[in-house]
Amino acid sequence: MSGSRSAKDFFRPLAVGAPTPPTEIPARPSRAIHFFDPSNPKMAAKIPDMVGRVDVLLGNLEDAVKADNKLAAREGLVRIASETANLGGQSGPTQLWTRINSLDSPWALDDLTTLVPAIGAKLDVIMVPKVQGAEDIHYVDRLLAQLEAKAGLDRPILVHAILETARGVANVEEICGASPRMQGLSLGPADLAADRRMKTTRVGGGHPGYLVRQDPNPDQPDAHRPTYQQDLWHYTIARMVDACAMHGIYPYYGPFGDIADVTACEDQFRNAFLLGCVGTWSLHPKQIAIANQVFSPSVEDVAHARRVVAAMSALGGDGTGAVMLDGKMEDDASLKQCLVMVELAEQLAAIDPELKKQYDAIAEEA
Ligand SMILES: CC(=O)SCCNC(=O)CCNC(=O)[C@H](O)C(C)(C)COP(=O)(O)OP(=O)(O)OC[C@H]1O[C@@H](n2cnc3c(N)ncnc32)[C@H](O)[C@@H]1OP(=O)(O)O
Ligand SMILES: CC(=O)C(=O)O
Ligand SMILES: [Mg+2]
Repeated sequence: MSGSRSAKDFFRPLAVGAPTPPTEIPARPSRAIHFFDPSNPKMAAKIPDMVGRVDVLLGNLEDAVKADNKLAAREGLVRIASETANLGGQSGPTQLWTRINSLDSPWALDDLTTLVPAIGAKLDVIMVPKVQGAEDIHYVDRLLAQLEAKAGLDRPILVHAILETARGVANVEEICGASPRMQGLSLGPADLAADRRMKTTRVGGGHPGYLVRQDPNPDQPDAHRPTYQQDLWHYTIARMVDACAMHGIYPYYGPFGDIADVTACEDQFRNAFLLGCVGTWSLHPKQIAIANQVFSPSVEDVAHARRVVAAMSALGGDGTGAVMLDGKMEDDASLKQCLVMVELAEQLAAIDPELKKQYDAIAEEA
């Protein structure tokens, strides 16, 4: 919770007439946050068909949109949100997010003052880039409350921060707790690498030079010594996951820029999924299927988790005790792990009929 607001004020609206901030952030499926440039006619034309096939569509206004196109992107997003059925709002199958320009840019203020009155009822989450500390979230929080009150909105728009500066990483816990609107965090590996003066030129993913080498064999000092590539982003993702879990919000991997390398993309996404992330970004239509597959628990994992839940229920149903299953000990703690898997599978099955079929088929076999 922010140090500057007392506990009794934390969940009060920040402007007279603004909707009450949420006390809990709903776990809405968001395996892929698919980025598109609303000023690009070819991309914009593909958006209506993507509704229902991707969990989140995000109209990007920041980096990757040319300065000359900033206004067209903002206006394009208003038009797409207004004209596209079943996109955004509480009940749609696909959430609508935007990434506004950074708060020190000439565009951020107009992004917010245009989007909230025009499409505030459809916008689920506003992603704020280059967040440095709680002060950035406080600024957006108050401004959103004023704009929501003026627009007569009855639902608060949530806020998502990109972690892409060293100061942002150092302040990650206070950023997550800066406002009840905070929905989650994404990793911004490109800007973060530049800000840290890391010596990489890639947008996310690993690097062949970041490795450990097997010790020499004293009997064969000249023998080949295998190397093992390490994950440059492990430390930052792990910090994000803990900070988000502590505040009841959601961590995401970010962009994987090597669009052609679908194998490494899948690996990087899977590392993030295993560590606790709920989703990732998709920059190109072909990354949507990778994200959907990786961030949905496998049918084998769900089947095993259900067996553990059933075995522990048979023990008395209060979650205590221990059982042996396939030679392995299961107890309260592994039951909780399995419940994470089963609950996620249920949430995803509710919005993804193909996945539901697969999870149901394995339940019938058991
Ligand atoms: C570090 C960061 O900040 S990351 C976040 C910011 N970056 C982004 O948002 C990038 C978004 N993605 C893109 O700009 C593009 O996908 C690029 C530039 C990477 C590649 O674009 P292209 O060279 O056009 O890719 P490609 O030729 O494979 O595209 C195939 C089709 O999919 C369309 N397409 C490509 N990306 C997208 C997208 N993100 N959403 C919708 N449609 C898309 C193309 O317009 C093209 O359409 P067409 O068949 O009608 O011609
Ligand atoms: C995600 C992003 O904005 C970055 O990597 O810089
Ligand atoms: Mg960035």
